[in-house]
Amino acid sequence: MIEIGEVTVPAATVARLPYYLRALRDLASRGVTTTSSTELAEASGVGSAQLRKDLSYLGSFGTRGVGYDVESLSSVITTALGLGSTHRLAIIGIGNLGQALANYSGYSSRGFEVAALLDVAPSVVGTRPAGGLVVEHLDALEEVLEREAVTMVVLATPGPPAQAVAERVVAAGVKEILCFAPVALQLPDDVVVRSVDVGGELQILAFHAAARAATAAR
Ligand SMILES: NC(=O)c1ccc[n+]([C@@H]2O[C@H](COP(=O)([O-])OP(=O)(O)OC[C@H]3O[C@@H](n4cnc5c(N)ncnc54)[C@H](O)[C@@H]3O)[C@@H](O)[C@H]2O)c1
Repeated sequence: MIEIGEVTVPAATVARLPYYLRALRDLASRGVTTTSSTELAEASGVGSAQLRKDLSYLGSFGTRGVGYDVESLSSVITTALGLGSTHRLAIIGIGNLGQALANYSGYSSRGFEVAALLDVAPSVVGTRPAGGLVVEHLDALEEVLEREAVTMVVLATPGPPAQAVAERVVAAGVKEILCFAPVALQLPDDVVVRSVDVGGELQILAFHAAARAATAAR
């Protein structure tokens, strides 16, 4: 369970809130002002009972027979997710993945701004992979995080240096880390790490494919 202001919300619900928000913003961009739980659930890729249960943790919304007001529900979820102000990100490790992440154009519409890029390779430090920011050396990590008021770090280094880099990030006061490196970071309990394991996700798909093939062969 995760505390959001006065309310306590299951972690699985928090993980679905960005999908509801994306669907609501999509509806708003198409001029839709009210939506039903069925429509919003479908656009978010969840069941409508699940959606109603998730939203019930944030308060009571929706009018029977009318549905949800798109703008006010967006605003409630935006606040719950702490997206009222822009989060400033540092990306560490500007290789193939780090460059792709630095070039991603979808941050600002979702409340994020890339404020710093860091690496150790002489061939990368000093370059401008995203056309704007210059990659700085990891030696200056603490100074850069403070100067740029960074609140979240995206770790895209290879696995071996990731733990040591993450420990420096945490010691510098940043407690939210998105980790692409294939390692289980060992960090204090108050640090929140979200790991993106593309290989692991593909292995889960492979498991389902194998299960489907086994069922078909029966
Ligand atoms: N490329 C992908 O599609 C992909 C997908 C999922 C996960 N990953 C993972 O993401 C990470 C990066 O992958 P990649 O393909 O970009 O690798 P890459 O080798 O292209 O880039 C890694 C970068 O990290 C830098 N680096 C190394 N040590 C560092 C340190 N101590 N501090 C800061 N920077 C450091 C390197 O100089 C390099 O620029 C890896 O852990 C990889 O397993 C990659």
